[in-house]
Amino acid sequence: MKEQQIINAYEIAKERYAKLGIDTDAVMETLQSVPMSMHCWQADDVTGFESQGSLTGGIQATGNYPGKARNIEELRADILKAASYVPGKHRLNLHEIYGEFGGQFVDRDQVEVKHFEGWMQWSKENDMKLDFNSTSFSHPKSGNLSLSNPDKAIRDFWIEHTKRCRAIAEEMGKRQGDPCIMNLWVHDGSKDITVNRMKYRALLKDSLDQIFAQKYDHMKDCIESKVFGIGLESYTVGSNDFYIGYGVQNQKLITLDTGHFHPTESVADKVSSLLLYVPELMLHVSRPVRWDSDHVTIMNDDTLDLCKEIVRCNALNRVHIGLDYFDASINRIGAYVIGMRATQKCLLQALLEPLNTLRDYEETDRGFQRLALLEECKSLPWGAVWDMFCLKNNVPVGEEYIAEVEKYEAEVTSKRN
Ligand SMILES: C[C@H](O)[C@H](O)[C@@H](O)C(=O)CO
Ligand SMILES: [Mn+2]
Repeated sequence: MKEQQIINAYEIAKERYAKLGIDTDAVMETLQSVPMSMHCWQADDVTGFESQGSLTGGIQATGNYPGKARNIEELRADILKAASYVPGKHRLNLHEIYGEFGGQFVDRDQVEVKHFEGWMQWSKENDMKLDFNSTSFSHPKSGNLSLSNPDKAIRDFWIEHTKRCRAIAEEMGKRQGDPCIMNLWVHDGSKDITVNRMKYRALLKDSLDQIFAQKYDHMKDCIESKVFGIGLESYTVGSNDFYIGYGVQNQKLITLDTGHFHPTESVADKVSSLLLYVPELMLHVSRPVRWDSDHVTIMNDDTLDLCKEIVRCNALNRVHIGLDYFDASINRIGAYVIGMRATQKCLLQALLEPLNTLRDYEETDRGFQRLALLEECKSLPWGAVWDMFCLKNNVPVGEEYIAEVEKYEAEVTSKRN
């Protein structure tokens, strides 16, 4: 698209939105200030660099598209390439298994800050702040239970791992001058009926108490629930109720993964309730197709509703937006770009909503007018604002990134085997 065409279309959109009391320049500025935490695990199907074991813990990356990143250099290159097609400045969300272990097997209860020195350096060089995750899956001691395991040796192993991950996150936060958000998700559960639900939950609670006993100033803990995992269908120790209770009692951040609830449940509706009781939220924006399938995020009603709720709650400063999907069936760099841009498009539409007018209609009981304006908003020229935002950020406008991703595939990823 020609630059002048984008500018012309933007000017028309700007005028149209101004009639509704919306300042599109100010909206673009706000969008510019919202970082997303880009998950490192889309580039290599959640493999990491620890060992060549298979992916366990009730999650699965399906597909065998050629070109997955095979080492840290390739992963970093792919992440930077994908990020270069997304407007704005973003963060990188690392899992512990992506440490630099120098060709040695470093067990999870031995991991140290030094294994992430390279990432911290990289983060500084590329101006991409880090978030972090402990990793309970894909390990010989993962089994069905980690932090809730009645076997003391196994539970202690995972407690030590998670404590060390918090220390690493603290160091990341300190060095980058901005808190590192550390997510804790464990797969713990049971394939079949358990008659000991309370026992495992009590063990998980005790493990968390031990892990969080150490207070830090440069990292924030968030805890992620789930309905079920593959092979662990009957019971999940860290359920939604469990973590909400724990989070409220201990003022921890709650992670809402959009794939981790019953399919008809609205994740967007959880934002306002939780923000009344916990300090902040972390999001794992995903696309569950019938189950927690981790399809690439798109601009669908679920993502739009979620972003609108963040804006309507005036909570952009209390909700951290991360992505969490891993599709191995399509170009992985393209998958990053689609999901990240889709999330930003949803945020943009949320920011462009004429909220004052809508709220005025609601307060004066004008239900028809509220519904009519909500409907009309759907066809307002937000796309012209999006194109302008991309142009201003010097990233491909519209579908132009398809050819760019294809070029990188032809020159780089297709040469991997
Ligand atoms: C790899 C991630 O930690 C993982 O996807 C987790 O966040 C999750 O959502 C598990 O279903
Ligand atoms: Mn998740």
